[in-house]
Amino acid sequence: MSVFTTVTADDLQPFLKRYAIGTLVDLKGIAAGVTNTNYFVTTTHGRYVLTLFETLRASELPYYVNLMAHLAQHGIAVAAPIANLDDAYIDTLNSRPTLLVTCVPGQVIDAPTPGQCAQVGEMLAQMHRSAAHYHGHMDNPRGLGWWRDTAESVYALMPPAEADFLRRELALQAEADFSTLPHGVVHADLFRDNVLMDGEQVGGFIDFYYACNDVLLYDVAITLNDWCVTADGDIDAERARALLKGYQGVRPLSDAEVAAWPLMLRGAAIRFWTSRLLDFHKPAAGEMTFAKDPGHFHRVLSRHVARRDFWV
Ligand SMILES: Nc1ncnc2c1ncn2[C@@H]1O[C@H](COP(=O)(O)OP(=O)(O)OP(=O)(O)O)[C@@H](O)[C@H]1O
Ligand SMILES: N[C@@H](CCO)C(=O)O
Repeated sequence: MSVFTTVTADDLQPFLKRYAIGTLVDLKGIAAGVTNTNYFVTTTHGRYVLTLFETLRASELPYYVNLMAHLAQHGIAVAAPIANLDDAYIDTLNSRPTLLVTCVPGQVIDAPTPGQCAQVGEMLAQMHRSAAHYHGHMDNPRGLGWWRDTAESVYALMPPAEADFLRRELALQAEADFSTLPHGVVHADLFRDNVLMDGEQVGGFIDFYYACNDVLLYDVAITLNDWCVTADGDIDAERARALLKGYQGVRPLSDAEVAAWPLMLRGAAIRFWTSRLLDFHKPAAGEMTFAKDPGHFHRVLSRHVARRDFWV
């Protein structure tokens, strides 16, 4: 469930008076999502999504929210934040930092086609291009240092062979130098459940709360590792080629990026193997998230290690 903080029509009516989006017609809790409280809000002007942040504080939100606004202004398919009459995106409702965004069309797709992967690749590259002049900056809080610290905290709880494998992979990542690759703003969590597809088109990217400044190729690897994956953790070559073709139609990869690509795919898999291991073995007290299978990213990583053809 994902209504952690209940909002009633009586709560919302005075809140909406601080905006210029008409009066309340309908309010409906959204079942999907695991971190925040989300509602569909229909007003006399249209349909919006209301998010009450359950863990992020108001002071932490401007990087993400201003980024969404920046991307929307550049024509990227994202949910656009709505400003209140004080010209602020972040307001407060029921003691939670609150954001209203436009409702984007489409739905989450479990089994994407190569054509849909191509569209996601294209939109991702356009997002990278259009965020090049975004002024906010946030170092990646879940970079190599976080992977290592997280791995250290769970090694003892893992089968020894898996722990050794993860140790070796982290050592390889530590030796890599990605500092000269193109950097910029990355979504960093562009899984299928963070994109709404409107038929063959991208309806909108959502959930920018892991966005940060990092290597652009890392974002491509994270996206491919989820959009082009098969049930057993392998990568579907047809979907992978389509996603990369869509991406490179807008931002061709440099020779240095092509050379870094195999290791980048492995790093992107480690990022989610370690976060899932942590959620699985050490769920934070009172945490409201459902632990996802860490073994999936162990398999994705193992397949990448054995791979000889990388679709670029
Ligand atoms: N702007 C939007 N337009 C249409 N639907 C949206 C929008 N934002 C969110 N949704 C719907 O709400 C669902 C939950 O949103 P989201 O995944 O962002 O939840 P969360 O709990 O905030 O984040 P997460 O689950 O990643 O931790 C989405 O799957 C989608 O169906
Ligand atoms: N997309 C992540 C969860 C949210 O960060 C995962 O599937 O592990």
